[in-house]
Amino acid sequence: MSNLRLEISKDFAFDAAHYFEHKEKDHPFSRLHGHSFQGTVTLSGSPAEDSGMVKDFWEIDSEIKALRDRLDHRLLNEVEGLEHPSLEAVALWVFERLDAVLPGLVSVEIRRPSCGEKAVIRRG
Ligand SMILES: Nc1nc2c(c(=O)[nH]1)N=C([C@H](O)[C@H](O)COP(=O)(O)OP(=O)(O)OP(=O)(O)O)CN2
Ligand SMILES: [Zn+2]
Repeated sequence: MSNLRLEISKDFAFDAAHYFEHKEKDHPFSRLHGHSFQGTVTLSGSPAEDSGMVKDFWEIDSEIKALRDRLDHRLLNEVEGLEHPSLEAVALWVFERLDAVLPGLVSVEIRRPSCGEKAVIRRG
């Protein structure tokens, strides 16, 4: 059993607008537009003896909700730390903030399903 690794994941979703300043003026990506985003937060650890849980999903969810409120129905360019709001930047932004409050965090994945795109930040 010692070479096994247990991971638990929680999904979330948000809708947000953004634009890219680095694109030329008439490029579609430089114009304000929106996407539906999905995310997955993954923690690794051992289940506690008294609960059988690595971490209560309810507690994970409350940390995710606090961050989600800062992204959902926002203009991402106005969010501190997301001045260049690529999928990669959003994944890193979420990882850095959850890492401070969720011990055992191993990865954050942010997806844009309508485009078939995702960015994953993994520890290690
Ligand atoms: N490496 C990256 N490349 C691009 C990113 C990114 O975040 N990382 N982002 C974009 C733009 O956000 C662009 O809007 C994506 O557009 P597109 O793939 O054309 O998808 P739609 O606009 O059609 O998406 P809908 O959500 O279905 O409207 C480009 N490159
Ligand atoms: Zn976009």
